[in-house]
Amino acid sequence: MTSPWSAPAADGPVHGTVAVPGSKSITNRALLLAALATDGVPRTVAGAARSRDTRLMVDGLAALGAGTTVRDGRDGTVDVDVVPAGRLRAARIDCGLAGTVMRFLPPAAALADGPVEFDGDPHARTRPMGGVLEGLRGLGVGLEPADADRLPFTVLGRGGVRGGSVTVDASASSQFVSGLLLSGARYDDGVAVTSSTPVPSLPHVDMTVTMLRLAGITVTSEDSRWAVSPGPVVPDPTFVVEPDLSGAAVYLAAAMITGGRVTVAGWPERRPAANPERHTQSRHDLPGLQPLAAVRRALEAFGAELTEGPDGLTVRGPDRLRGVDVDLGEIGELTPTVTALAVVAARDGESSRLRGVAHIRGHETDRLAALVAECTAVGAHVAETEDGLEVHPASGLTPTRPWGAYADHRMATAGALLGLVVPGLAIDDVAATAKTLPDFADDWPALIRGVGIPA
Ligand SMILES: O=C(O)C1=C[C@@H](OP(=O)(O)O)[C@@H](O)[C@H](O)C1
Ligand SMILES: C=C(OP(=O)(O)O)C(=O)O
Repeated sequence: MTSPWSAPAADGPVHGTVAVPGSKSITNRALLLAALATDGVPRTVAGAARSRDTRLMVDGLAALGAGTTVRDGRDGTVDVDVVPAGRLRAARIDCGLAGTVMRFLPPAAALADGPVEFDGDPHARTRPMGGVLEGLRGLGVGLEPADADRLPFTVLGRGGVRGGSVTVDASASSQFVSGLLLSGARYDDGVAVTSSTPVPSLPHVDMTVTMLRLAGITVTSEDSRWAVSPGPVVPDPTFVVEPDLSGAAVYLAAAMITGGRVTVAGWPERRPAANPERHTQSRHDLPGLQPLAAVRRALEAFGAELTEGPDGLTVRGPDRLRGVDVDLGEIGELTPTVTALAVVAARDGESSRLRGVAHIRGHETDRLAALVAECTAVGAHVAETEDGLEVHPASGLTPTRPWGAYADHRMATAGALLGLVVPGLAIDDVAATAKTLPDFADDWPALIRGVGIPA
């Protein structure tokens, strides 16, 4: 491991404009759908993050037989050309720590003409996989070991999947549902997935459904049941990825903590569909694929003011953050960022309660435990509840050791946020941000020191 990275402290309100890379969630869905296209025609996924999760998906799809070329795109992003795989082949796939790779590729691998071995980072081996594997077993797909519920495992591809209806427990991750749906149109009978328990992060399932429909696939959804009809997979020739809202939220939070003003350029990014004749609506008329309304509610609860305009998405921080009581169940991945905001509010005597995120114990690390440990180490009062965190008033924050990132990009960025008001805070592994924000270690100090990032 490299030496700890000194997080810059803010000596006044942070003002600036930032460009964030494309959403990894949209990127990895678009890449998979391009690789599964049934017409053999190459596609381009444009504006993708030049990040580890993108690279892992590209490499996984290449191993399964897709043609992939990664080219430099706009604003530090990459454009990926994908030649559909046609018949998928036996492969070994490194999932790294990417939930989208470990949950989205096994259902595709079931179509392969041979065994597909999956493994990942040491911590990936502890991430829940049960719902996807239970679903595949229910669809008649063989696994090794037969009762696998974690990485590593092998999907015994037999060149096709009959498909049908399955009921899974998706309480640990919405990605179980998304993963089964994304490849479902290539199964003989399609797939219908029912979750026996409430599904977290539902906007990500909505993102899956919308992107499947944009690829010409028929999907129905009702309560906790989603059904994908068998049929051609025909995504647009070029899919432009929206800027990553969860990454953007970190930069917006810098303005909130310091009473400044930050704009995320290029938001929202809506492009007309390249083949509008297939769509009843062009993408231009569609709302964004990411849950802006939920993110907005969470940030506004602290007293921030958000506006969308031609320049992008702008936040203006209040003079002083309010405490919040918020359900983050739809946007669990924002919990580290929201916790950092709550800890800053707590310096002014404000308490906060973050609810609905029991499932983030299965994210890149157990985020509830990690946030309690790291916030406590700087002198904050943060306690774990059954489904979230409570943050109680505490002032005089000071670092006692480097902030632990736990190989988790969002733990690293939460540490950087607290570093704005905790001088001397260092992060033990800022390189963890490469998962989604590869330029964070350069872009963050540039924003905080007022240099700004070219939009
Ligand atoms: O499908 C996706 O792209 C994601 C779904 C969510 O997962 P969970 O449902 O496991 O929270 C989210 O937190 C993750 O960052 C990305
Ligand atoms: C939970 C996250 O990622 P993953 O896609 O690996 O689940 C995240 O990015 O916060």
